[in-house]
Amino acid sequence: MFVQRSRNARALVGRSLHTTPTPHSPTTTPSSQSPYTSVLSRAGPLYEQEPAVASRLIASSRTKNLVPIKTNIRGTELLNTPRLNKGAAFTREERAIFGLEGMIPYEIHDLTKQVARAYHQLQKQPTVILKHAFLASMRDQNQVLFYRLMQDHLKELLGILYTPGAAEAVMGYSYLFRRPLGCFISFPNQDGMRAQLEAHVESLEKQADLTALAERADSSSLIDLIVVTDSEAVLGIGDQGVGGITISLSKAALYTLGAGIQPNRILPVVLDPGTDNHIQFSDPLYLGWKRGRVRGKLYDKFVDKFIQHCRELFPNALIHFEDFGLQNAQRLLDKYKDVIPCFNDDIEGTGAVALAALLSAVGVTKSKLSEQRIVVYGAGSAGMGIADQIRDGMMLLEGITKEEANKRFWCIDRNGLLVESMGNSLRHAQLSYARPDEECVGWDTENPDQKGYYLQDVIHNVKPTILIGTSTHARAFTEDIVKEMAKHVERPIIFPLSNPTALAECDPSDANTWTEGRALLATGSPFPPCEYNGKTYIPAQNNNALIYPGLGLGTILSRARTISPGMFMAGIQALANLAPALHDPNASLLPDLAEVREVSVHVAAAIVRQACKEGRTRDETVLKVVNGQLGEGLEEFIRGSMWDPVYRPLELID
Ligand SMILES: NC(=O)c1ccc[n+]([C@@H]2O[C@H](COP(=O)([O-])OP(=O)(O)OC[C@H]3O[C@@H](n4cnc5c(N)ncnc54)[C@H](O)[C@@H]3O)[C@@H](O)[C@H]2O)c1
Ligand SMILES: O=C(O)C[C@H](O)C(=O)O
Ligand SMILES: [Mn+2]
Repeated sequence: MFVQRSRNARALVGRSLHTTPTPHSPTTTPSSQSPYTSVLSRAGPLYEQEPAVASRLIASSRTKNLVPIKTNIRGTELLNTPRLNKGAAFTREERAIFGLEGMIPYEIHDLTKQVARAYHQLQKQPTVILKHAFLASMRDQNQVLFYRLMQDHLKELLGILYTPGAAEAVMGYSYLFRRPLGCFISFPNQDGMRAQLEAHVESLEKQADLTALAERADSSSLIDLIVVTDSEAVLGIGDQGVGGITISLSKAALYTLGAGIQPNRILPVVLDPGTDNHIQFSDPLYLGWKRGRVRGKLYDKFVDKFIQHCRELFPNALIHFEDFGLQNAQRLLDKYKDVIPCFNDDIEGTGAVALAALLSAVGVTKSKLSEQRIVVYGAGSAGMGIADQIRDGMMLLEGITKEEANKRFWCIDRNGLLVESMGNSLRHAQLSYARPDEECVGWDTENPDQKGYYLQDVIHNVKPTILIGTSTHARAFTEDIVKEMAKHVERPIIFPLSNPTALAECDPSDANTWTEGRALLATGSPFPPCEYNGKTYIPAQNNNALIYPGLGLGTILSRARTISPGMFMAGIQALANLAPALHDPNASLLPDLAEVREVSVHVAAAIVRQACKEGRTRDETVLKVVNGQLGEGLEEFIRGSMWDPVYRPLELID
């Protein structure tokens, strides 16, 4: 089912396909006049100067369990250093050496006992938001215990730490606030931005293994990954101001849980350019900058300053853009994607997972991707990211042209079906999907007086095989709509992807029942299995968390300068190849999110191999592994590079 592609074909897909001129795209302006020249000129030389030390540093975690961490932190300060704190698990010897006797009860409890106690405490928290707060405070007390607890109860606790639990925690941030975690870059303080970032580095350095630190070539290698949001479109709950730090923190934790990226090598950031959320704004307890959102040139300069400082301070780091608003997400991606290693998770991560799920769905229906009629409901960042990725899949895997591929989509936004006569009101990302108006002449319509065509009409007239929801419009896929779709297709493919749970376009159990168990389903947030006529169907959780950890790990290991379309496609195919539905047509279209760690090994390996094929890998050790020169398979190397939540011995040095 997965067609081997040529290098040339690969070079055509994904990002490089988006060549239509746009006022925002740096590719349309000569670099000498480009407003982004500063980024272009700085990114290059910094990369050139930097030694290829990545694998050595990552490899330092490979001897993870046995090699002591050397530190000069003692006593209460040690107990207050989450990276090093072991609580009741400090050994007798460590207690004596580090001056901890008298500060902890006598008994020594190992990690297993600590996890049991922590889980018990967590269970006592009556609500999701209090459970989330408990996890946040555990993360701030004892990093190993937090990650071990999460890992041992991953399926259950992901729903608290990540979607849907994170949504409540984001909204309630100013109420839940205790000790700040993460990095806060506020517009009015931007003159001190560099010093603020440096202060984070300093605090990370203090907690780091001092031997590894001394071996490091320079401070540039301290951070592998920056997860940054400006909090304007958090999940489906919109502008949440400074509370968005919680989404950066949750995504960062998923990188550690899902791909073993060392927690201290990730910088979770919220950019605070104000908020237009009046509920937050008028709340006396709101902790962010109390101004309406800064927009336009001032906003762009603020973001660019942040990117510049990150490039200078952490030239190795991959930048993950999360939950930026509709007006900025695609624009910022277009501005930076060909210049620095970065991606937008809502656009590209979501598109990648959706394409993987669709590849497995068309495997079940034994049809081609390019034969599908696809309705995308909610033509925003995620919706258009998904459309672009599917289109690239059609072109690359099945060899059709972009124009042919465009015709397979009907995209609907607030004003109805996107049609050409909408002209200037269409956003750049939507343009190529607008349908000719003539096509709709003679369409049956529920309401002949309305100005556009809405979901019911489109479903009735187009008879889609695939319906994707990224609208934040809860319950938009009604019984009528789903039944209408199911009249015309044997196995309707229906993906209500909006998060959190309450905003899903439909409950998969309803869709399963309305289609007599025929629908192939995927959701954004977790849902329980569906039952119909004694048959159980497992809806896939189509969340970008299934791919971004592996995508990040593969990119970091390769030290590729940018993420190429081919790297994306390799990761997508690796994920699709793990789909349970490949072996059982009634099984889930994607692997379970609880298996994300193993999924990430395969996704990262595919990305690393692809980066090597394209000559993008700048890490010598990784190159040797891929070329079989180190006697270790790539998957084995990747597994060995992943950080595990285990206590390492501590050694006091002066
Ligand atoms: N499953 C995943 O991995 C995943 C990833 C990213 C986003 N999402 C979810 O997708 C949703 C959208 O996220 P986004 O980042 O694209 O937001 P966005 O604001 O960029 O896009 C939402 C789009 O939906 C449109 N819309 C709103 N109401 C509508 C309606 N009634 N009818 C038709 N269109 C309507 C908006 O005009 C906008 O274009 C969110 O709920 C988010 O949680 C899911
Ligand atoms: O955060 C998630 O759960 C997925 C996605 O990035 C979203 O914004 O909904
Ligand atoms: Mn998101």
